[in-house]
Amino acid sequence: MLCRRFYTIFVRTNTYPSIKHHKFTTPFAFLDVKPLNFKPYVPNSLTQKSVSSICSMSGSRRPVSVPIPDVEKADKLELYRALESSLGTPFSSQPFLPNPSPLIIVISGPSGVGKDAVIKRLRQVRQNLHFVVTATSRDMRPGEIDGKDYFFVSKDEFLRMVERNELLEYALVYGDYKGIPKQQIRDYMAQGCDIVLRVDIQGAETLRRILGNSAVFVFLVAESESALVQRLIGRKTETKETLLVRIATAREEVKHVKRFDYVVVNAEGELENSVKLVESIIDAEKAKVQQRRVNI
Ligand SMILES: Nc1ncnc2c1ncn2[C@@H]1O[C@H](COP(=O)(O)OP(=O)(O)OP(=O)(O)O)[C@@H](O)[C@H]1O
Repeated sequence: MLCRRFYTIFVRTNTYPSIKHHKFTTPFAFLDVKPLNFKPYVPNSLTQKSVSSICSMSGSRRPVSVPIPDVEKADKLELYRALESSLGTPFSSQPFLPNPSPLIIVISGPSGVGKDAVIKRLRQVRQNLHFVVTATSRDMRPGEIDGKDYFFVSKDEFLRMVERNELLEYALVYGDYKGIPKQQIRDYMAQGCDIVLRVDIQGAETLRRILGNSAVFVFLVAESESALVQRLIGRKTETKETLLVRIATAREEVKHVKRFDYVVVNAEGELENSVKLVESIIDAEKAKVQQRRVNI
């Protein structure tokens, strides 16, 4: 009876667009797995000690009487085995669904909003995450490590990488080239890692054109313009001229939020919450029925 009710509910509540097109021949049809010779056969009562089950014999199915012990008294394994033989095939330990696909997460937002801070913390708290190291033609600064902060290459070498189509996206920033190596993404995704890309708003727009909906785009924003300005001042890395440029640019950039999938407010003193929200976004993406498929 319970089975029948479950089955009926499934058919009647077939309202999710993603599973609507499936023909519900069995309760598990939308999972695309074979549910143990399932047939909408329901015993008269689940409390009876013996039920008719289905088994294959010489290609024909016929009911076989299998004693099922009382649920309250039975040993777990005994009950499991009885249910198994009653249904006619062993219970499968195979996962119902394949592992979720690795993701590309693009994190962007105005200067000073906290992109580096969020990503740094995210890398500390989350496994299987690869932050892509960008290639650049600029000179290495004291304290920087090749392969960790950037891949430092000459201008000629960078242009050869462009010619060989080795970069997902690249840009000339204040006279220096910066680009995202494709192979690094492929290698880490092949190992099952999610990929994090940190780009400015223009970079995010370019990546959206290249990757479409195959990547997840997260826009980081401060709680207000005033908070963003205070954060930039507090960082003590800017001159008054660059402060003005960055703030004026940020005013324009927040208008681009519409083209992103998610927005995360990185409020003052709430870095941990922002990181948790980014983690929740990743988790929700992993639970999607229609997974994003990256092809680069
Ligand atoms: N939630 C927060 N609360 C308070 N301070 C924060 C928060 N998030 C980041 N910060 C601080 O704000 C400053 C700017 O952050 P960060 O350098 O990560 O920004 P960014 O977006 O990477 O900037 P840019 O694009 O200019 O490199 C840093 O000093 C950082 O420690």
